[in-house]
Amino acid sequence: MVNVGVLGATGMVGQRFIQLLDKHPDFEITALAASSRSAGKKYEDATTWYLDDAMPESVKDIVVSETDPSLISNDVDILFSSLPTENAAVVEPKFAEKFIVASNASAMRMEKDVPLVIPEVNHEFLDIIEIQQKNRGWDGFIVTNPNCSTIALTLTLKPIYDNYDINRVYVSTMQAVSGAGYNGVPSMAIVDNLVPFIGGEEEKMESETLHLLGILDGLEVKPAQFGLTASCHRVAVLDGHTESVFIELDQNVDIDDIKNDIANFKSLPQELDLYSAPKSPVIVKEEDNRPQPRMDRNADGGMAVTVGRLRKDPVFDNSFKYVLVGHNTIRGAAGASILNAELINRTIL
Ligand SMILES: NC(=O)C1=CN([C@@H]2O[C@H](COP(=O)(O)OP(=O)(O)OC[C@H]3O[C@@H](n4cnc5c(N)ncnc54)[C@H](OP(=O)(O)O)[C@@H]3O)[C@@H](O)[C@H]2O)C=CC1
Ligand SMILES: N[C@@H](CC(=O)OP(=O)(O)O)C(=O)O
Repeated sequence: MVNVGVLGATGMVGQRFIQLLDKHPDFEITALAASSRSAGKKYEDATTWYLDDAMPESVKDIVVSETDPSLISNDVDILFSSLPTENAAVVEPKFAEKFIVASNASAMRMEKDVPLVIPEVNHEFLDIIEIQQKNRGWDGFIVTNPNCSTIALTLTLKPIYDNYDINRVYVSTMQAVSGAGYNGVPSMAIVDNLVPFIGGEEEKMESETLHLLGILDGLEVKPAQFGLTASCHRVAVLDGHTESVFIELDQNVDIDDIKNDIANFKSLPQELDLYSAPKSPVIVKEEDNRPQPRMDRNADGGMAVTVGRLRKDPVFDNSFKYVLVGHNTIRGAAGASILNAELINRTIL
């Protein structure tokens, strides 16, 4: 077993880490850290548990520490980070001096020597670790996963991008409240309402997606070259981000070919049969009323993205559109970091 810890363990994503790591065949939680508000308390006393499944017995008595590397035992190998971005920027590099940090925070994602990875899309970016350790003189390293909306979108774009020339992509999101954390959106702001702004989200979707679909030139990422514009909105859904996607290709499209490309998409995590890998990263639904967050967010344990309403655009040439749903705190956050760590554990450690 590999000993692992969670930084930001009491938060919304931290709780998902704990839920998904409970009974993991290769990883065992031995350390939990959060802010000074929680430090020194047993995890069950420090945490307002939000998930439907009960808090795992195995973590209840672990005493939460502050996010200081000297407080974490040297026999921990991997630290999953779900710290707020501003804390992650300061703390994650300190942990990476001696630990592997699988981070879900955005702080380090676009650093040149930090791999931003979705295992099904760009597992080869893990080669960047070598240059990170050399540049920074660290014994450990940091690997990051993308923003939650970006992960779901990019998993659906990858099989299209691999087979056709994309001219442009428009995406409009309807994002769950859990994406903003437990105290993120007041109920008075969201019940009976929609908020048409999520700070930084559009920029992250626009830059991270092209980066992920880019190529490694030496050890430098050259982003994909097509136009992508996003409009992001918060809706009164607890978990599960929905996205409406419009794509124009450089050529005429046979919508059935595209459907087959998406539905048959598989990659390294499926070949290696990694524990958290979904059988198919993207599930295609035929029903007119799918996907829906309540019905589709938990597809394959929340690790598969569901696409529906895939249809040719009747107005614009060479164009088609679809709707997707992905679980924002599983595939879009904790599950994504865990899959990265499983790939590292299998291929690097
Ligand atoms: N929610 C989502 O869908 C997604 C979230 N993310 C990212 O994951 C990270 C966590 O998000 P989320 O779980 O929603 O946030 P929460 O606010 O629910 O949790 C934040 C966690 O960080 C801890 N923390 C807060 N301040 C400090 C500090 N100064 N020092 C140390 N620890 C601190 C909190 O501890 P305490 O309880 O003690 O205050 C808590 O454990 C963020 O970077 C977010 O952007 C990424 C993708 C999706
Ligand atoms: N901003 C996302 C969640 C998030 O925290 O994203 P990021 O990991 O890029 O900071 C949402 O509100 O749904």
